[in-house]
Amino acid sequence: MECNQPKPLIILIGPMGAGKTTIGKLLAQQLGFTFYDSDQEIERVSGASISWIFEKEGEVGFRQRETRVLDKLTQLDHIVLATGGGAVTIAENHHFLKRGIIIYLRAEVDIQYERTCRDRNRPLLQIDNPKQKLTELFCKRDPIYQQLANITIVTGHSSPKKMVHDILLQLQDANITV
Ligand SMILES: Nc1ncnc2c1ncn2[C@@H]1O[C@H](COP(=O)(O)OP(=O)(O)OP(=O)(O)O)[C@@H](O)[C@H]1O
Ligand SMILES: O=C(O)C1=C[C@@H](O)[C@@H](O)[C@H](O)C1
Ligand SMILES: [Mg+2]
Repeated sequence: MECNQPKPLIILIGPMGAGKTTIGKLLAQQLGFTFYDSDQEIERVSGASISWIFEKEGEVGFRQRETRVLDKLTQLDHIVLATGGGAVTIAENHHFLKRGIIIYLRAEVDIQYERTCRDRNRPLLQIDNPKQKLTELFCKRDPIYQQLANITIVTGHSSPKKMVHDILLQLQDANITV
């Protein structure tokens, strides 16, 4: 018998500052799932910060570490997994992400900028014009996020709590049971 029911694994994708970590924690709490963040897991298993990895190994080294972590974490269930903003740029990762229900947290560049401009822990934004970089990344990645997502939630000025509520409603509307 074929089973179309996806396993209880929720995967959040979207750009830096979309709120994947913030919303992911709340959503996991609400569902009684365990929360994971691929960026935090990379730091934990490497024993090094993302900035350090980028500095020593470049983005290529970071992406290799990210792929290994995504393969491992997407084999779990009853978890909410917040992924790094660039996880979708590696084709091999798509196969891993599709093990779960993919939710795209979509945010306009101005909102991304507002939420990231004070942090120093996003190496790709440690440049003279981070807003231009966010725009470039959005143009390249938005079509990929959209293509992979089972549902898309726009994150504007709604509170994290309201966003979690909207996610649960949209899952229900799409007949996706978790
Ligand atoms: N809905 C929201 N309303 C207000 N502030 C928010 C919202 N979502 C996130 N934030 C704030 O924006 C900042 C960035 O959010 P967060 O770290 O969750 O984004 P992210 O998608 O995980 O980014 P990254 O890909 O860089 O890890 C945090 O300071 C967080 O408190
Ligand atoms: O958008 C990106 O490519 C990144 C986003 C962050 O979550 C980290 O994964 C890292 O800083 C790279
Ligand atoms: Mg995050």
